[in-house]
Amino acid sequence: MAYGKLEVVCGPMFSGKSTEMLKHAVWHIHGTGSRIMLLKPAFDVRYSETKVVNHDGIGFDAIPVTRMPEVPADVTAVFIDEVQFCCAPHYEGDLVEDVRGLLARGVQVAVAGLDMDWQGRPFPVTAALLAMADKVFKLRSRCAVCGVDATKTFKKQRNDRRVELGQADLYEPRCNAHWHDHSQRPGVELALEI
Ligand SMILES: Nc1ncnc2c1ncn2[C@@H]1O[C@H](COP(=O)(O)OP(=O)(O)O)[C@@H](O)[C@H]1O
Ligand SMILES: Cc1cn([C@H]2C[C@H](O)[C@@H](COP(=O)(O)O)O2)c(=O)[nH]c1=O
Repeated sequence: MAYGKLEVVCGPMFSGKSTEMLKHAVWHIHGTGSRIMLLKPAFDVRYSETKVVNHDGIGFDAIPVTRMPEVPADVTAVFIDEVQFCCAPHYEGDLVEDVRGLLARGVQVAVAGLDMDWQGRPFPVTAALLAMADKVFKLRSRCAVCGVDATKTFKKQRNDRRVELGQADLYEPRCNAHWHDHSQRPGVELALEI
């Protein structure tokens, strides 16, 4: 059996990561009768506890997880949303090793997640999976200030929290020019949680 393929969908908030990953899940199932599993960190209860929901309100049933669940032998693909949160204290074990285990069994894995936090620092789980990926989809949004391509996420109320669930009330996509202006302003010294 061939080693499984790993796809990573990354980018800033509002770039369509969840939508892209859900599209891949639908394509995987269509016409093949394949069984898949769709996982999300239990910690992310922003839109729903048991669904992956995109910012347009489109949702698919998902298993909320705090660790990698048993993946039955007939499951051909595992999809994981908000993968940046699959680490301590929200996830037991090592997600990267769990993914390696699935790939070694020939299971396809596709994940979606933030590549960077609001300060432009890599999220370690996403960074590791990007290094291992067979295919990477680095998506862009539109800058909330000027409308050009946005690869960064701007936090409207600056604080010392790296992890803080939120939507458009707290975050917006920005291009490098408009995001960088903000990051250069003096602020609190940040204590990173993950
Ligand atoms: N402030 C915003 N900027 C850009 N897109 C937004 C915004 N608010 C909502 N959206 C919607 O978000 C959708 C992308 O949602 P989603 O797939 O959940 O993105 P991601 O997972 O990357 O955050 C876009 O199709 C767009 O309609
Ligand atoms: C940039 C950034 C985001 N978050 C949170 C905010 C949201 O709840 C999710 C990202 O959701 P999306 O599907 O990508 O829109 O992550 C955070 O905790 N820290 C950050 O730096």
